[in-house]
Amino acid sequence: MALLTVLFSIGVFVFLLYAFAKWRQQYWKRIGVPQLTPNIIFGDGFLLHTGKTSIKEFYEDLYFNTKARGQKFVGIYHALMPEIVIADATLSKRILNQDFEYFQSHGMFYHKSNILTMNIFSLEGEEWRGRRTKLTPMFTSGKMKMIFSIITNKSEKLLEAINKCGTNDAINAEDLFKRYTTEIIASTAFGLDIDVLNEPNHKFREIGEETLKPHLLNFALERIFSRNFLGSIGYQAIASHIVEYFSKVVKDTLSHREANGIERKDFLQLMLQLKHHGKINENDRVDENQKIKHLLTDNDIVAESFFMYLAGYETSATTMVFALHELALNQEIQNKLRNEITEVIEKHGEITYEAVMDMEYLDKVVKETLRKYPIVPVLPRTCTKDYKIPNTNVVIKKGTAVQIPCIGLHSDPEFYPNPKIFDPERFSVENKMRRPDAPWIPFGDGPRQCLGMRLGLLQTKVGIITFIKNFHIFLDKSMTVPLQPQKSIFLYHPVEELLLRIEKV
Ligand code: HEM
Repeated sequence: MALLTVLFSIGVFVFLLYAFAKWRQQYWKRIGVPQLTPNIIFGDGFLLHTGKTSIKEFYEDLYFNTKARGQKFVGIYHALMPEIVIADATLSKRILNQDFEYFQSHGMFYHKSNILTMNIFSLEGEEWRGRRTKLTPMFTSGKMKMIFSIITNKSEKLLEAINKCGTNDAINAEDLFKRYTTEIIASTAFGLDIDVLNEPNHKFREIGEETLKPHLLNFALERIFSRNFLGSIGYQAIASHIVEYFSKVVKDTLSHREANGIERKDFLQLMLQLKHHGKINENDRVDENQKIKHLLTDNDIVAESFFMYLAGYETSATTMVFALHELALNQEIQNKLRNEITEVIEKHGEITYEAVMDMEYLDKVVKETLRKYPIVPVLPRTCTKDYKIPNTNVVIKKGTAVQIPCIGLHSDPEFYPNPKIFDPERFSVENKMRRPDAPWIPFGDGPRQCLGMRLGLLQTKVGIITFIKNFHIFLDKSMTVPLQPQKSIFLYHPVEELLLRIEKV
């Protein structure tokens, strides 16, 4: 009898759970949003969450299938969690720009008990606005000129490392690029001059790579529970040894500089100014009369240095990988680019900031690379205020996750004919004028647009110049064409590392 009661209770529990899941997975239908046929356990994300498809393919397919049905958006579920995916350029633009006040959040977990999570990307509302206002002056073109010598210094080391590899064997360009960008970010954001280009297993790099590994369980927990609840029960989004390592690195450097009055031309120095004076003025000197109340704390600086590393090293390294892959496949484009690089450097006498800015064809090559391969293939937003989708009766409720598939918009033939073809001339002045509405959003758009775009573009361009100026590059025979996207990660990244054959120019 007791056994029967237990079995009956389990049966009732399972039935209720099933009924709840079914009801929950009808949410979009109930509010008039087209939806798919979700799986009771995984929702619509079965292929994504089981690592059978990449994030790039998942959102690209959603974009094109929705558009093919004549719809502008579709409601999906990750298990029981609803998310709306936008498949329309005009609506995407509105959400990112004009109607930003309804979509101010990236929907990331942050809590003051997890200091590394208190970074600009995750913060919301007034906290985010205040941080963004303070950090924005760190990324002006003037500041890029200030740190340019660090970038060229690292590019010289990159060249030495390529030369060391020699021309007999295939070289792993991806690994070299990751080491190059790690050195740049370590130097500019942490004040650390580490030698990752010669010492690949440096602890800074190992810990950084560990941080970037996706943790699906964390992702699920952060989607299901509120951040205040998770924070209050001591949830740690990032392992404690990672937090300790980065905190120590930054705080040691800060106190060394403060104690010895050391000043250096880097982001850490600019954040020190924000710590003491709350403001960076146009000449990088502190304007004593304009002190503002909320100064950056040491913990804020740790969080921002850490985020610059997360945001800045792999994104740029992967952009260089995609660019060199295309340049190796398209020898005509490669030669044209090399001619431009040689001519412009001759004109300026050496690689200067101004010389890089003068390289118009290089700019087109990088733009086309990021069009075809947006490293962040889908832009996340969370609705922060109920939003009625224009010309419909659909209301997106506060708290709902919204995704803008940049990858779909960038590969849509309506905006970019023959989207699979790599053609830098899409970004010539005339062609841009011919299609003013074509979306190009690899750095996002609107008030939340990537703050480090100038730095990302600069280190990418200098990395490409270093290779193309000095070497003819070819794909190693072992490489698969076209590149296949890696699964089970949040970024668009190729499965295979880029192996190149090189010949000195
Ligand atoms: C090619 C390289 C890069 C790419 C493709 C890239 C892409 C992006 C994207 C797509 C976003 C989200 C934008 C949105 O939601 O609308 C973002 C945000 C951000 N990125 Fe980058 N990024 C790159 C390099 C960098 C670098 C080098 C830094 C700084 C060191 C950086 C700092 C940031 C910051 C601070 C944000 C958050 C902005 C905010 O929420 O207010 N990024 N990036």
